[in-house]
Amino acid sequence: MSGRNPVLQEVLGIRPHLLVLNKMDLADPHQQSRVLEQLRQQGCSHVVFTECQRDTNVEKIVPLFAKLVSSSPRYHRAENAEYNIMVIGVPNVGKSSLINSLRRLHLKKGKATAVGGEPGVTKAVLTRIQVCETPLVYLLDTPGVLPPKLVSVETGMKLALCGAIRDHLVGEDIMADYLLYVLNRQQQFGYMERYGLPEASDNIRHVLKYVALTLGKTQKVKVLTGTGNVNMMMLNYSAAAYEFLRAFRAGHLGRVTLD
Ligand SMILES: Nc1nc2c(ncn2[C@@H]2O[C@H](COP(=O)(O)OP(=O)(O)OP(=O)(O)O)[C@@H](O)[C@H]2O)c(=O)[nH]1
Repeated sequence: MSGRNPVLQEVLGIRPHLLVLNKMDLADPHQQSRVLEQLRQQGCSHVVFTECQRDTNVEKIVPLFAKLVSSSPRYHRAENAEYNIMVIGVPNVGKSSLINSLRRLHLKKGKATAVGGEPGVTKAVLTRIQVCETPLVYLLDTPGVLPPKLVSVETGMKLALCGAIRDHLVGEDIMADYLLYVLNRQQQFGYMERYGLPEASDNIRHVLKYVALTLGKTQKVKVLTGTGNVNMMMLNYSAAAYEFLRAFRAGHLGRVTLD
């Protein structure tokens, strides 16, 4: 929901489109029916949950597209039986991974488009990439785009947690604090066991202390005293916040649906 772009919806609304909700392995499976119902109420009924690293459900995409296009009278051109499909979405959702996954499935071919863990890996619209032989399907990878104006701070936070906005632009410490708030609200207490906390806490500094201790994130700090400089070991809270976010994105803190 947070990643949907109303401008694109307006511009492309008339064309057949499919909403691919990727990284389903990281989302809470119990929330799928609620999400589908909410999307249906918004007029979006063609939705597929996928996991592109393991090609889960990716095989559903081409047949669904073929059906969607053939049932749209505007696209009845018998002489041209190839499909050109544009893949659009916020940065880092897995657009390039989806294209690579489709190629693996339908063409038994490897990577045609670069994948990265940071937003902004795809910088330009590449030439179209063939992903299927019958029917002949080409996809256009596009750089991830965010709506020009985010609806709320919370929407921005969710997108940042998903890696759609570069961490340093938001601040790892603030993102870690928001993440802890979400985990506690959803009663996802996996972080307690992972970092050895005796009980749940809504104090991010307290939690990050355990993260830093578990992962050995310390730094030497020079302290000036009256009798000379003393080197002290301090906990590195910034490194701990970064690790906390990384663990969440890898699914180590549980399967969480932010929206
Ligand atoms: N857990 C999980 N990770 C995924 C999945 N699909 C892609 N990824 C990872 O997500 C990261 C981003 O993937 P990309 O395919 O580069 O994403 P993109 O949308 O093309 O990114 P931009 O080019 O920045 O817009 C990579 O580290 C992928 O390995 C998935 O289904 N599950």
